[in-house]
Amino acid sequence: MSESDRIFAQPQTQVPDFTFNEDVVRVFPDMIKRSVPGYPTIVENIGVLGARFATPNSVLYDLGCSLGAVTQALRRHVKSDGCRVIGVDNSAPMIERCGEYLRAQDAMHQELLPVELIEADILKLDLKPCSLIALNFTLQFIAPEQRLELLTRLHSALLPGGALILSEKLRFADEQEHDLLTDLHIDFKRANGYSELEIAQKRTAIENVMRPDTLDTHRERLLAAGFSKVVPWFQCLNFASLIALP
Ligand SMILES: C[S@@+](CC[C@H](N)C(=O)[O-])C[C@H]1O[C@@H](n2cnc3c(N)ncnc32)[C@H](O)[C@@H]1O
Ligand SMILES: O=C(O)C(=O)C[C@]1(C(=O)O)C=C[C@@H](O)C=C1
Repeated sequence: MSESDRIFAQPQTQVPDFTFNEDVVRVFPDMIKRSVPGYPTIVENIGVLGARFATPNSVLYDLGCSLGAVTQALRRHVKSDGCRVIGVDNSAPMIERCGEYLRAQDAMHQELLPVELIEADILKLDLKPCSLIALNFTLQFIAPEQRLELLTRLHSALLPGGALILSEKLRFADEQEHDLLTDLHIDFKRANGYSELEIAQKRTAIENVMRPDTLDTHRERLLAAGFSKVVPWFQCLNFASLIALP
């Protein structure tokens, strides 16, 4: 169903800001797998983490669900009675294609959790009490000045015993560490077949719309939002995932 990512393969006179439009949707599974080291491991294990934190009869949120990779993992792994997954994204083409992928999943598996998709801005979403919230590479696209307020609202919606899973590209305060991990990430992209031009144009496209924070900034902001504990559970190069407990 998905094509290979050639979006930045041709030279562009002016590289526009990156958006999750139809062109990106068509190649997204290939793009994210070749761009984010550890992505398949993170997605599969969010399903495993979900199974631990989900409480019976609760909602599990996948915020910025894109094509529903995390939603699918949660539907397969979580066995608690009465749970359902709500996937939310503000890109209409993402939500439309996500629905097609989920119907294909329904046709292949039995006993999956029920799922609902909502096309909405997560900053304006009316949140139900929930036992799991996944923000898998979504917070980095939210304006930095809106991140604390969003996380504070997410914390308020979480039920006791639940968790927020936050995956992000990281920046590093130490310049040498930052440069080494950035270079290794570029090596990862080269090893996955991206050309120097593709890598450079993608960097230009995302630099104004995707703003990574340091691990310390994430930790401090999560604690300021009300979370009691922040546990990093995965890092590959400059990409990491954290468990935040309410
Ligand atoms: C890198 S993708 C997330 C990948 C996805 N979670 C996965 O695991 O495959 C970021 C997604 O967040 C969505 N997004 C960005 N800002 C948003 C907002 N304010 N409200 C809802 N969705 C948003 C984008 O449309 C995009 O689909
Ligand atoms: O940092 C980069 O160079 C990326 O390509 C990362 C990233 C992400 O982390 O979401 C950016 C946009 C696409 O959604 C896929 C990957």
